[in-house]
Parts: sequence; structure tokens; C-alpha cells
Amino acid sequence: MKVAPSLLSCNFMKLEDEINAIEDAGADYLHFDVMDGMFVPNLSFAFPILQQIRAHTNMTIDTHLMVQKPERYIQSFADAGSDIITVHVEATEHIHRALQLIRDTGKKVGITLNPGTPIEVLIPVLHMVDLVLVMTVNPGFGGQSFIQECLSKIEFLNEYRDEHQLSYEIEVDGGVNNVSAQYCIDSGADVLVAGSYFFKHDDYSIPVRVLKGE
Ligand SMILES: O=C(CO)[C@@H](O)[C@H](O)COP(=O)(O)O
Ligand SMILES: [Fe+2]
Repeated sequence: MKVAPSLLSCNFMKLEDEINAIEDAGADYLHFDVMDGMFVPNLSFAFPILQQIRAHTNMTIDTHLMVQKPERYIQSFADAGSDIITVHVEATEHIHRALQLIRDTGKKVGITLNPGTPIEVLIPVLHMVDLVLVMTVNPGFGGQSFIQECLSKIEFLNEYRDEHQLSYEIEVDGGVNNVSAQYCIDSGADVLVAGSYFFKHDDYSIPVRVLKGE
């Protein structure tokens, strides 16, 4: 199990210390949530912060683009230092092209979907991706409650991966805490994103251990 703290909930006044502490605690990815105020009703951060984080750490930067027509920005996120670039299937009319654009940058290719979107929508492109992010809240904000009904999507992705000999990672994002993490682990998740639950601890090795099921 991998753990990906969502920087949305960190203390930005101490960003450098936060990143060092996340790394020392044994987390695997830095989850970087980009919001455009159009695809989701909130704004977050983008290139200048990403570039500075990239200059500071070798951790895998897992970029979650909650952005309308993300193909406009894929090259820029690759250049700014993302390692994984994940786009929403609902955010573009041309998901196949968007995924191909990510592949062409040499970065890892991620796809994601909102809680209200059926998982079957992803079938035509699952062979193209390195990571599938299952949203377990409606994107746009940290600190929301886990939507249990999304667990069946994790199970589906697991079975589909086995049946078709694919190798994407299954990542879960939204409302992940000590309780919901266990449901995700049981359903077959590989990576857990956690924001509010992770950063409420003083010692980040605790949520890392709990989320890894140790
Ligand atoms: O993408 C998003 C929200 O849109 C997430 O990555 C959140 O930032 C996770 O925060 P918690 O639900 O864990 O507090
Ligand atoms: Fe996210």
C-alpha cells in the first residue's frame, strides 16, 4: 500500500518543513490538487508552487488536475515537474487524446472520475493508463465525507486489471481516514490519498502506518 498526502491540507506557511516531514514519515507520493474554479467550484495552486516543490524533493509528484480541458496544460505540468498527471474523464470531450498527450511527455498517465460517473466509461481507455484514481468525494474540497458507494469501482478495477492483464495502480481520493482506509484496502486499492486525516497528526509516521494497514 502506498500513501499520498494531499498538500491541500498542509500548512503552507511551512511548506518546506511539511514536505521534509512527509518524506521522513515514509509517504510515497505527494498529491498535488489543481483546481480551476470551473471544473470544480474552488481554486487552488499550480505552476510556481509545483516548480518550487520539484526543486526541493525527489518524491513522486502525483498531480490531480481538476481542470476543464486539461489538455491545454499537460505539457506545462510535465515541464513544471509532475511525475504522474491525472485528468478527469468528465473534463474533456477528447479523453483519448488527453491521455496520449500525457504519454508523449514521458510522464505517468492517470485517469479519474467523479463519484456520479459510472466506472464503465473508462473501459475504452484503461489499457492506456498507469493509474486510475477513484474519487470518493465530489472533487473541489478537502475534509469531506467518504462516499461508500464508490468502493464497488475499486473492486471492478481490480477484477478488470486481472482479467485483461493490465498493470495500472488503483488510487483512492477523498475522505480517507483510519476507518475508510480499511474498506479501500479490502476492496483492492494500491494508493491512498489523504488530506485532512493525514495533516491533523503531529507525527506523520502515524497516518502513514495506519493507512498502510501496518
Ligand atoms: O482531490 C481532492 C479534493 O478535490 C483531494 O485530494 C482532497 O484534498 C483530499 O482531502 P481529504 O478528503 O482527504 O481531506
Ligand atoms: Fe486529489
